[in-house]
Amino acid sequence: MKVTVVGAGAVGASCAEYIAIKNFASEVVLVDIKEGFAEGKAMDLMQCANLNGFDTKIVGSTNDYSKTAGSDVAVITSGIPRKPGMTREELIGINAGIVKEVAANLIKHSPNVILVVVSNPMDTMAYLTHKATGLPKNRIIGMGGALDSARFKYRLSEALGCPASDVDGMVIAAHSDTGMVPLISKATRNGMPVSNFLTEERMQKVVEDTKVGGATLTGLLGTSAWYAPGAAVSEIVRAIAQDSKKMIPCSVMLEGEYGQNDICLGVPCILGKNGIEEIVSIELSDAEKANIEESAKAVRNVNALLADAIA
Ligand SMILES: NC(=O)c1ccc[n+]([C@@H]2O[C@H](COP(=O)([O-])OP(=O)(O)OC[C@H]3O[C@@H](n4cnc5c(N)ncnc54)[C@H](O)[C@@H]3O)[C@@H](O)[C@H]2O)c1
Ligand SMILES: O=C(O)C[C@H](O)C(=O)O
Repeated sequence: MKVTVVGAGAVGASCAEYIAIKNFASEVVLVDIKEGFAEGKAMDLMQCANLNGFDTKIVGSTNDYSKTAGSDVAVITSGIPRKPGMTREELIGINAGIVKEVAANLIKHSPNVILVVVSNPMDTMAYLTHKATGLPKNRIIGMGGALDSARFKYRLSEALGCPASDVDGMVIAAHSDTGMVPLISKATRNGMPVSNFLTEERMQKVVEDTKVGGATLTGLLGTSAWYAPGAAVSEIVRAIAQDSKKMIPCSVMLEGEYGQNDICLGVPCILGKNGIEEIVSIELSDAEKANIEESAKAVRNVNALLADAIA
């Protein structure tokens, strides 16, 4: 499998590193607009091959998309990250133009590519990618839920005092500070509801800490996070490469699912060689349904700002 990662910054490089270390791709092409930057990152990563025991070839390119030709999957991380105190939504003005141009370049050289959209505000960037490219919905995957769910499991393991491998849980809806819906009612520790172990108050704290996971890290780091985002992308790409049929929440164009239309929002998806192979419908409480509705409303308000980019 050939994978392109556009944007060789913090998230793009982390993503390339995890894909290489997991050793399922034959080639990763890193692309960046900054002269020599992607080539430098690729060379540095390739010097880890012997140390970390991977055979994936990593090459860099300064905005030359001919090197990306024939990619099976392309990850879009190009664009600016937020700074402390900002929301992801504030990035739309700069990132919309970048994402639109990058998606067009990718498709020109790899007409069958599956796109994984990472740049923020991610749900709106995935929506823009649909409108701008017209690709079928199985080939545009917004990455947010995979990361938010990993953060949810981290917060659950912290509250339970157990390893993250003991817990399971999922976050759906928007990848935003207020719009995430961590499904605490369905979270488990080795198959048992976490409510067996945690008070209502502690569970609510897990939910709130999860929702501001990205903002918390941005406050600490001065820019947004990259290790877990890179790892989360690599899991999506691996599920496609290995046709694993793994269920991962992804932001996908909805056509009636979860009561929503004409919006990209995080929902549980089965991933395989065709990208999004199925949207899984799950039973939700009235409160969870109301939260999804609120979340969708906020994403629609941001999508409305795309008028120029879509025209
Ligand atoms: N969806 C998620 O879960 C998630 C997680 C983390 C970060 N993000 C988002 O990912 C984006 C990247 O974050 P980062 O921390 O890697 O930022 P970064 O600044 O470290 O890297 C971004 C890179 O994109 C490059 N770039 C800009 N315009 C380009 C273009 N037209 N073509 C090619 N490359 C271009 C820049 O030169 C830079 O190297 C941000 O928008 C951030 O908000 C999303
Ligand atoms: O928080 C951000 O702005 C980056 C990313 O969406 C994240 O959740 O880490």
